[in-house]
Amino acid sequence: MSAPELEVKGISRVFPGRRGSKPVQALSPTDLTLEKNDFVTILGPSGCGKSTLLRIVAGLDRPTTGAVYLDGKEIRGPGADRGMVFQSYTLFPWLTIRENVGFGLREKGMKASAIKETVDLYLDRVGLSAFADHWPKQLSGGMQQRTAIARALANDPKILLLDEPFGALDNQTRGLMQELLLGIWERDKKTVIFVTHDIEEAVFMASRVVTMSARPGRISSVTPVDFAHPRDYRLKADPEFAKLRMKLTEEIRAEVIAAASQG
Ligand SMILES: Nc1ncnc2c1ncn2[C@@H]1O[C@H](COP(=O)(O)OP(=O)(O)OP(=O)(O)O)[C@@H](O)[C@H]1O
Repeated sequence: MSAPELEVKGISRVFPGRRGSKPVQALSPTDLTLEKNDFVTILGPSGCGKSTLLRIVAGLDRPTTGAVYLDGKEIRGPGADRGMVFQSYTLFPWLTIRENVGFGLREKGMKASAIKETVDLYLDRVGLSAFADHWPKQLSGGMQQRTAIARALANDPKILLLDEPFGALDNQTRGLMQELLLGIWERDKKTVIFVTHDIEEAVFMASRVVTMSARPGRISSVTPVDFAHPRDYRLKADPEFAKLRMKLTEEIRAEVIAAASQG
């Protein structure tokens, strides 16, 4: 077995209480290991610490205990080796689509000709070559998220971290976006952590689905998803797919009920 690419070791997070209120334990000590090219989706009830976990891996937050290692090196802050895509559209409104995708490359000091080549490649991957010179506000939500994915991939991160990236999209667009991202992963490979509330999406995309318990969250199960690649929307009608979806629905349902009873 190859060495793990990402190791989450015993990380927990307690947020201090504000104005006399009690501190919030957002995450119980949590371990997670990802091999190179793993595609892990994370499911769990609202408030169980999924975003907190992802933000710590991204280096946007620090754990109260434990540490995260990328290729054996402790993560202490954000870095170009991790690309992040959020649910809300985070493009720079004053930059064109091309400039948004090339932003990180310019920051790195890459030559203009190399930036153009890389940006053209990723705009093509996400089907937005014809919109390179548009402004973000001229694009639909789905197109803006495709730009955000291209921007994250253009930096060639070791790990792609996605926090409910398709959560604000309508169902049809969401399904197409799932296939688009999975197609890119099948072709280029990448290590991915993808947080979602959508059980079908979690099963469709993943090599492994991780579920988290109600707050304070911890990992409650890891389910391998062995359906062959390339996958397309027809997989969602497969009886084995339905079985896995039902198993996870029952698990998450129990956690949501537990979370609701905590108030
Ligand atoms: N900066 C913060 N200060 C105080 N509490 C916080 C902070 N960030 C998150 N929390 C709390 O920590 C818990 C976990 O939050 P987190 O956003 O990680 O959950 P989540 O599983 O991603 O939720 P959702 O699915 O609703 O997005 C929540 O109770 C939240 O209110």
